[in-house]
Amino acid sequence: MNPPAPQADPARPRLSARGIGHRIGERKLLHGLDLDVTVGTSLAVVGPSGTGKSTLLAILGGLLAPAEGRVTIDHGHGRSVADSVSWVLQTVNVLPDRTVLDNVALGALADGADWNRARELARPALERVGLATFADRPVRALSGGEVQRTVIARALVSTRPFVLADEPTGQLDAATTTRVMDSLLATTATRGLVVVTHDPTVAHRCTRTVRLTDGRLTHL
Ligand SMILES: Nc1ncnc2c1ncn2[C@@H]1O[C@H](COP(=O)(O)OP(=O)(O)OP(=O)(O)O)[C@@H](O)[C@H]1O
Repeated sequence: MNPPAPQADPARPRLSARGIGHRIGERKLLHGLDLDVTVGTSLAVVGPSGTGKSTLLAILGGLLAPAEGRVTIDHGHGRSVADSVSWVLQTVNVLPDRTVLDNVALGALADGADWNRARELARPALERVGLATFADRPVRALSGGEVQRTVIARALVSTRPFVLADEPTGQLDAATTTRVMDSLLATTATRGLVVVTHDPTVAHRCTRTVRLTDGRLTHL
């Protein structure tokens, strides 16, 4: 069971996908999907491998244009969908020769902070994901799970209203998964979170869960 959904607040930013259809080659991947996520809530997207969860996430955050339908943002203070989202992706975009601290600071830099302020904000985020002692290491010297946590910390320092995360705990052990999810869910006080996951313990902690099967969504 997911935790009880909070009362809907019409003034909070909301990311809305309507009638999303998409095909890859001859294969119709997504069939007229509707999906909403509001700041203050978290949404888990589950489903078998290869059903299109990552594709749906990319469409939701404006990385990929859908063949049909549209994604809009309500009460977004004039920001575009793409500018309202920070990403935690499977194909991580890190600067391998820069330090962990600098890679995390990039999240705040992208929001307009200067380097000093961005690094200041990055330190507590690193602590939250258990990487405080790794701050000065180059990212190329990290394990896969440590890189994953670096990318999560970068999303934590961002002030963009939505975090879209693709398998953010895929390379983490159970204790680290709990810690990272604590941090991501804590940000939903002021942000909306969408998590694509194969881990039922992660999905169960989110406000809502949807399952993508055969191109359609079931609300669980
Ligand atoms: N650029 C592409 N070119 C060709 N096929 C693609 C491309 N991107 C995705 N696909 C295919 O589209 C389908 C959906 O991929 P997607 O990554 O969205 O699935 P997923 O549900 O996130 O899978 P997983 O749980 O394994 O990560 C898969 O069969 C994948 O091979």
